[in-house]
Amino acid sequence: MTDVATAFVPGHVTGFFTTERDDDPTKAGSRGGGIALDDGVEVTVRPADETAISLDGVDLEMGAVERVLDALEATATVSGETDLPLGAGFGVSGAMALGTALATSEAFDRPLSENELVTIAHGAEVQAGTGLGDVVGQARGGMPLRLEPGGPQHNYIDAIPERTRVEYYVIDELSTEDVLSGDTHTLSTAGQRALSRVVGEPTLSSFMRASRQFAREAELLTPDVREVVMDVADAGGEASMAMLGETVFAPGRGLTDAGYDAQVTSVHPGGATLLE
Ligand SMILES: Nc1ncnc2c1ncn2[C@@H]1O[C@H](COP(=O)(O)OP(=O)(O)OP(=O)(O)O)[C@@H](O)[C@H]1O
Ligand SMILES: CC(C)(CO)[C@@H](O)C(=O)[O-]
Repeated sequence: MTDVATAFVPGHVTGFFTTERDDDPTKAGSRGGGIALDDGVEVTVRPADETAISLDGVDLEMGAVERVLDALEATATVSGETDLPLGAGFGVSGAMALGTALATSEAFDRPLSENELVTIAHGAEVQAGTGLGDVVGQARGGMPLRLEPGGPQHNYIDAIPERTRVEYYVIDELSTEDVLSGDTHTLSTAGQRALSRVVGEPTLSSFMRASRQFAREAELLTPDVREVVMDVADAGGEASMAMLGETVFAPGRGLTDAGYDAQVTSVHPGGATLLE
């Protein structure tokens, strides 16, 4: 047994999504499109007498991580380090769950494959109610298009073959649990429409257009996000809302050109990995 193991998981912003329910959490999830980001979470797992979870040194509860540890029969401290904010649409809980699965398998010598570990993290995130598609997007990297929902045994993922600098500007948090536990029919219809459009034209620019239309049609666009998105458009750029946060993301220099003090990252081309 290694004493300690660390995994890196990219952040993931979703532009549009559907919700697909199923009693089996490895089949439940979402269809949709997103961007994996170089800004991600480094998750370190250390065997311990009691389980404790922290993010940037602050202790917190995170249902998805607890479920992963239970599934792997591990008691450990899980510490995440990240530049990303929690609850703002970057899939931090998915990253913590997936990083915990990868690092726990290493630290506790669990004989499981990558797909099996992704399945455990995806199922844990779905059951915790904090995400539907972040984990499988983070396992793939790039600009994933999730054509079928669920974990790796059931889903079908393609991707937009582009890389770019990405800027983001966080206004506030939005609770993923609150949105997902409400009526998601309108949202899913809009998500399916957006996905079909981007499958027909798998480019960054069609992804941005479809994301904006989705945010409007799904009635998720907040007035503050709308204002920033319009400022970026006025400055000649493109932006949309990161699901599910009160956060704006833009490829290239969209937010900077519109005068916002934005964070800068890039499309992360690869998926989550163990670090040596
Ligand atoms: N101070 C906190 N603020 C927000 N969430 C917290 C906090 N402390 C613990 N949590 C837990 O962290 C998780 C946050 O999940 P949530 O899905 O909202 O955000 P996320 O994964 O960062 O982004 P996304 O919106 O992309 O899913 C939840 O399980 C929540 O209970
Ligand atoms: C539901 C969601 C938008 C939460 O971040 C994400 O998990 C997704 O795209 O399924």
